[in-house]
Amino acid sequence: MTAVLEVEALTRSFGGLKVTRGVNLRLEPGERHLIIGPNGAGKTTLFHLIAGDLRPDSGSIRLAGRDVTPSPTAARAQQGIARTFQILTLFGRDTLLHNVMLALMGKSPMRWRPWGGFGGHRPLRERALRQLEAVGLADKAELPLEQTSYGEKRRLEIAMALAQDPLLLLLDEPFAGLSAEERGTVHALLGSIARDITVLMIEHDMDVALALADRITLLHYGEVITAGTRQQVVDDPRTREIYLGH
Ligand SMILES: Nc1ncnc2c1ncn2[C@@H]1O[C@H](COP(=O)(O)OP(=O)(O)OP(=O)(O)O)[C@@H](O)[C@H]1O
Repeated sequence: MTAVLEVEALTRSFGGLKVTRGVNLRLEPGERHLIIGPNGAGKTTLFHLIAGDLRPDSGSIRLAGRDVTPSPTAARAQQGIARTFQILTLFGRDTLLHNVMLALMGKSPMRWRPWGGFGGHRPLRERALRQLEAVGLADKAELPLEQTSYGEKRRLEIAMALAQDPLLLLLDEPFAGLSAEERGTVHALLGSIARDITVLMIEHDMDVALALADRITLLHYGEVITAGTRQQVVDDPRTREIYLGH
């Protein structure tokens, strides 16, 4: 089977600091893969390299069999890589519905016509509503974003990434900053993502993230220390030593 993501011998330095050292990663279709590692391990840098925000010094990245190493971020997004939007870039005064419609437009052939407003975009509106429904926010569709809670914003970010109908969804710490209750909601939401979407997630909160992961990669100083099934990585003494601290 063709892997959805194949990262081979990826390296990246900042000045003299080697932040990504020969990283290999392979995600099968539908896999939920968790990246763990202490602060500064190079997790976010790896995401930037996969999404195209950073260029590797060497190595390659294949998406569904296609080499995307030279492709810029926008081209990779078109080919199926979605990241959760940084909420700060969203439109706070605009409604949740319009924010999702904008995310849908990012991938639709329809051009954004500011003078036309959203009026003529009924199919788009309906698709956006369905995305909001899928993350339990349909009843808040007409609320301005700034009137929603932190947990709701996180769910909106996920809805916007899913709206792009990705092959591969990159989630950078989806549980960060959430209350216990909100973590439960986001956990259920991530658990309900269709298996035709492959998920790569960075997460510090092992308690919530572990249950979602099929496979785990442990990074330390930019290197893959161990990788395998959830059980293999959790049982690996190196994981305890490096990550769990005992
Ligand atoms: N643009 C940059 N310029 C210089 N150094 C950088 C840059 N980006 C990251 N680094 C360094 O690379 C190392 C890895 O950073 P990265 O953010 O990828 O780690 P991380 O595993 O995501 O850490 P955290 O869990 O703290 O978010 C750190 O030492 C960081 O200071």
